[in-house]
Amino acid sequence: MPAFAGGGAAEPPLADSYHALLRSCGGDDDGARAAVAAAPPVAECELPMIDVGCLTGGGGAGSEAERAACAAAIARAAEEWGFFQVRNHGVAPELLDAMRREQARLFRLPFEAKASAGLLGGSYRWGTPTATSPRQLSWSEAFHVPLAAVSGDACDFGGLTTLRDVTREVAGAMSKLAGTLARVLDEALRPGGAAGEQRFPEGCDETTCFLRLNRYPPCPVSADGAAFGLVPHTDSDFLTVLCQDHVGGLQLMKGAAGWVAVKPIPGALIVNVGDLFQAWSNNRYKSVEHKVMTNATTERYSVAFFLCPSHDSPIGACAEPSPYRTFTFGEYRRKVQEDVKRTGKKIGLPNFLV
Ligand SMILES: O=C(O)CCC(=O)C(=O)O
Ligand SMILES: [Fe+2]
Repeated sequence: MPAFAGGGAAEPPLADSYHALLRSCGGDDDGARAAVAAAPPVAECELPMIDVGCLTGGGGAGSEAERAACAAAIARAAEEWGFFQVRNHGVAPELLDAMRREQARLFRLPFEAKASAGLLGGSYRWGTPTATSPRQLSWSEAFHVPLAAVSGDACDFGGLTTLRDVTREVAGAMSKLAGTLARVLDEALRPGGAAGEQRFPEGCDETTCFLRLNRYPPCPVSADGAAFGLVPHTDSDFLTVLCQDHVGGLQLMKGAAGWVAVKPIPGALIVNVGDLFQAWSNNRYKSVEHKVMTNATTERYSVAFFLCPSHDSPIGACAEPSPYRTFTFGEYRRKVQEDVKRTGKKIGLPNFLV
């Protein structure tokens, strides 16, 4: 029995808190709402689908030639799309189903319980406290959980013991997958793609990464296009592994084609390159902007695993000269938070150009 069973309403007060903001179309942000609404209907795309069984052992150990072809497909997708999907990824479908169920139970806890300091390391977030215009507002709630917190015995799971076990297992399995893919992507950057001494992902381990449990409530103003589920952004990590449910809503920026919607494929996981890998690869791999659109009727869930190094890890480059100066992950995150607070928008890598 969860410690917070019974009691108040579960929904975060998005509608009440952002009522005025959603109706504001004037002021210094004229047309902001129209800017979200005016987005034309987008085409649905199928991301490159890569069977990674030969790397994860999910399809039996592949031959050397199979592994090389798989690695080449991964590197190509990271260059051309910044996004791809994987199957035979080694994260059991039953585990992902269990995660979805546990996530639904977690988000059904009363709002006060979710927002309490202790739950999941105090990692609950909702809406966008810094938003000054509709286009800066994310109509969603999330637990952005540092893995260091979930692995410790002191972590409060609100009495949801299955959630604890499932979260740890998902984090472990996604971490293994992310590590495998990151090493493959790094090897492809070496002259001739030669395997060698492991140098990546340096400084990333089970305690430095994050798991983000996302929920997108139905949005009553969705038909007006007045709010995003998650505002356009790039991820501030090396690599993200994402499991989305069947509802859909994720869109990514596909060069000149503009925004394209990612079709949910049952059982597949989505992988995307983050800012740190774009820096490490000297811009060869692309950290691509993505966003989540709201819908008026159906809640949506997703889980994202962020492959991150420790705060004091220097993010260098695979080869010199690099377009970026060396910075630490801590410095990068601080700058992102500062920019969002000051301007409502993340600037990201351009801050670190030499
Ligand atoms: O929910 C999704 O599909 C995307 C989530 C995402 O981009 C994030 O958490 O950074
Ligand atoms: Fe993201």
